[in-house]
Amino acid sequence: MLFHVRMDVTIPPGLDVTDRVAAEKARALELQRAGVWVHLWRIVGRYSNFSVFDVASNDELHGILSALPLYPFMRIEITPLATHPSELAAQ
Ligand SMILES: O=C(O)C[C@H]1C=CC(=O)O1
Repeated sequence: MLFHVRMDVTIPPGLDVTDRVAAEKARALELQRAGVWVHLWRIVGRYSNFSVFDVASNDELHGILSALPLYPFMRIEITPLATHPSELAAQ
């Protein structure tokens, strides 16, 4: 199942999150190498990203996102994706 995910990160002023950001990057790379986090794009001008996750269930996605090191500082919006009948790959 594919999910479009937007993550907006807000770090409280003065909080040192250097280690947390490094851990987040390591986990993001791990999930990308595993084929779970299939797209990761920076939203220009924001500490935000558009991502696509390929997971087996809503519960799996929730588990992955809620375990991210930066999760306590994220606002997350999720959109489930379905195949579009006009997509070239669907012909
Ligand atoms: O930078 C972000 O958008 C937040 C988060 C997502 C991947 C990562 O390394 O950090």
